[in-house]
Amino acid sequence: MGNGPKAVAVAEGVTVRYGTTTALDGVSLAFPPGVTGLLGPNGAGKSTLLSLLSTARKPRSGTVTLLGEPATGRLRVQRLRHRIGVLPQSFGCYPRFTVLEFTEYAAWLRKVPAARRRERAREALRLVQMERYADRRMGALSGGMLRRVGIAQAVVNEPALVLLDEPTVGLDPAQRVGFRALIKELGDRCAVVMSTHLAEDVAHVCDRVCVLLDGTARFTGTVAELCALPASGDTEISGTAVEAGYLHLAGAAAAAG
Ligand SMILES: Nc1ncnc2c1ncn2[C@@H]1O[C@H](COP(=O)(O)OP(=O)(O)OP(=O)(O)O)[C@@H](O)[C@H]1O
Repeated sequence: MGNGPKAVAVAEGVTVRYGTTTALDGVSLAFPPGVTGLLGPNGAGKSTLLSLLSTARKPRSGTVTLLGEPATGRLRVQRLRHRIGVLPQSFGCYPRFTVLEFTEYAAWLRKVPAARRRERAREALRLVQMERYADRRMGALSGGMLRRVGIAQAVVNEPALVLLDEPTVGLDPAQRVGFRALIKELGDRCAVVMSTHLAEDVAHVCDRVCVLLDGTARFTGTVAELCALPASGDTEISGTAVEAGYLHLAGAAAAAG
């Protein structure tokens, strides 16, 4: 995944430490438009990388470039944040807010002009098929509905970059299928970076994939390239083939060290 001019987000040589734990160790990755999956075991550094791309955290060393600008300087970072959408693993919401109020509130936080907030909130809810629940209180939503509103709040500002941390966790199989279609659609509009543990998600949704192991990037390429990694050279894309490619990399990493 070269740092071509089309990359919406670029991390170059980023290192993040929490005390004595090195969560990311000199990682260089570029994220073009379309959906990129971040695959890796627990603790590999996926959420940490997303927190760098969202500007919530700064790297100890290395640089992050977002929408062609360095993610440094308070005012520039604030401006960049308004063009980024984030769905964290769990997001806080006010249970007494209605779905529409909550989505409009997210638009206000991202500095969507007052005259456009209502219209943008309704559009985002339409995208996630939650418009008919606009007046329902957030505290009365099911887990799947809450995730949908989570996506709506992430896209309400028409972001150029959307960051999704394990967006399909906790969804039932039917909801997951619907969600995959939604994320794919988002990928047609902007750059989406999505962390997941599910090989099926990667096979169905992602254009590209990055594999993180122990805080380092071990693979970046198309999903077909990941599937072709094991000796078989299989280029068919499926959850099983993604899993085989991933296990091939994890096995090689374990053997090396
Ligand atoms: N706030 C923190 N304080 C201390 N250590 C942390 C903190 N956040 C993450 N870590 C450590 O950094 C490493 C990377 O964590 P991170 O959450 O980025 O991994 P992940 O790939 O997202 O994991 P998971 O798949 O379990 O969500 C892990 O060793 C984790 O224990």
